Amino acid sequence: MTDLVEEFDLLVVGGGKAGKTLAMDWARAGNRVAMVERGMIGGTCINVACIPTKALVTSARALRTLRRAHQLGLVGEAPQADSGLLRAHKTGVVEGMAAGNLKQFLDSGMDLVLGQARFTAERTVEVTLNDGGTRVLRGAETVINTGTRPLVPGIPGLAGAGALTSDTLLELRRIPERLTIIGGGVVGLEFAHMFSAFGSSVTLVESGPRLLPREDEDIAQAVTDLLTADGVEILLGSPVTSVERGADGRITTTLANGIGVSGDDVLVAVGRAPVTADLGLDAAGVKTDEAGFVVVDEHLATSAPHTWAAGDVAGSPQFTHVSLDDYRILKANLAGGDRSTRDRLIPYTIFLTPELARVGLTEQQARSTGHQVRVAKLPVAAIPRARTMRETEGVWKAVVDAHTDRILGVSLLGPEAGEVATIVQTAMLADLPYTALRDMMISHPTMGEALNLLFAAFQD
Ligand SMILES: Cc1cc2nc3c(=O)[nH]c(=O)nc-3n(C[C@H](O)[C@H](O)[C@H](O)COP(=O)(O)OP(=O)(O)OC[C@H]3O[C@@H](n4cnc5c(N)ncnc54)[C@H](O)[C@@H]3O)c2cc1C
Ligand SMILES: NC(=O)c1ccc[n+]([C@@H]2O[C@H](COP(=O)([O-])OP(=O)(O)OC[C@H]3O[C@@H](n4cnc5c(N)ncnc54)[C@H](O)[C@@H]3O)[C@@H](O)[C@H]2O)c1
Repeated sequence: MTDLVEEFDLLVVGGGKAGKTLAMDWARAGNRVAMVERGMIGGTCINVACIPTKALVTSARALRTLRRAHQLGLVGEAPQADSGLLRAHKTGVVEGMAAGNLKQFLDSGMDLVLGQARFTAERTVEVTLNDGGTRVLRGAETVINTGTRPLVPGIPGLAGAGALTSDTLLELRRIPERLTIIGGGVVGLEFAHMFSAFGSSVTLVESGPRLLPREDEDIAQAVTDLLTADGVEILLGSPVTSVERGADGRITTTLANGIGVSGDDVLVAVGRAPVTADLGLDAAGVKTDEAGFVVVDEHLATSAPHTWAAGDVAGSPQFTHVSLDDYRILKANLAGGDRSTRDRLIPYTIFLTPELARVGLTEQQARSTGHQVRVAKLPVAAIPRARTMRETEGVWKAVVDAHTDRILGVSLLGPEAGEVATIVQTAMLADLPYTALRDMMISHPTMGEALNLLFAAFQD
């Protein structure tokens, strides 16, 4: 027997950041809303990405601080990382947030449908319910927000060797003695620094000629130096050609240049693939690109009428705050507005210790897009607050338009960099000249205060 089609004002397929926020909004406003989620209440970020990793970064940072306790006038036995306790800490944070999300979903009045969705026609999905059975749902408006998953490339031997992904490493029951990480992107760097603090001997293999190609060379070098000083071995410029687990259980990762790296575990962190393969998008009239990401226009509309996509799956930059901004765009456009994804000022923070935060253009990007620039640089060691914390590693860099005095971008490597970058982002959005931050009275001694120093430290 064919299931009855249930009609909704809004159907959200995949409960990621954009989709769940929109679903709650529309449901609270009295609309009929269905959100289909196959398992992760709250989405990727809360369950297997931002939140668990940042919970563990907190532990890694605490360990690093405690290891230099003597500098801070403290003595006593040094704590060690314990895999069981780390997992309990991480799981506690995740479960607390997922439970909070579930309550909000139910309180909003949405129909939360737990199961795997597959499109069978335009704006129509069949859901294989986790509890058994099926439902067929149709939305007058439909949003696809199914996210991404770790990409596992076809490197010979990789799958057979039991390589870990960011999802599975978070569930590991022991701290690897020797951890090989394939990929020197954001995931690779965050895990490398975290596990080196936990006591793993980490080797990071990156096929590109340097880490962080999106950053200026001097900033990428500062990050490389930071990791190297903390014992992470970094091998650049040669792709992995094969991975093999030996009889002794050790895994050898072989590079094109012949170097072999031996480890107990291998983390593959070479990017993320869209979750679209089993979604039946053809039946929905929704086009995807070669890699499988949903093709959207600047309004986040797909090729099918009244069908939208948001977050990672729509090819948006892969950050939770971008998915949240996609929600804002969808909310406006579904109400008849005309909001676009063009020219968004997108910040991000890479949670190393200390962290690297960026907003706006790098020096290289500013110059290559025709700006005449002035560049200011400040060593973190010159910042009073950093000295009181004895956390003096890092460098701050600002790029300003020489004609307009407007801030084009900052790259901040240092403690609390993510928070300080938000101040700069606010000034950029308000179109303030850099002198506003240079001359503003700021509490002493805070990290933010050093914006006075940074914007007085031009090199020309
Ligand atoms: C290790 C790691 C750390 C990260 N750290 C950060 C960070 O610190 N800050 C940051 O901004 N970003 C971070 N990110 C990126 C961030 O996690 C993603 O950009 C963000 O989660 C994308 O959200 P989304 O809205 O696209 O959807 P997602 O959160 O990916 O949600 C998609 C949902 O759809 C569900 N789904 C998929 N297919 C179906 C289906 N057929 N039927 C039903 N449900 C389905 C999934 O179960 C999932 O819950 C990190 C990523 C990783 C991998
Ligand atoms: N703090 C944060 O906001 C945060 C944290 C983690 C992840 N993320 C998001 O998740 C996304 C995915 O992260 P990611 O690190 O998986 O991908 P990525 O695209 O950032 O980096 C992948 C890296 O792997 C390298 N690589 C590819 N194939 C390789 C091979 N065969 N051998 C060796 N190196 C290879 C690439 O050159 C690249 O440097 C990020 O782009 C980011 O948007 C954000």
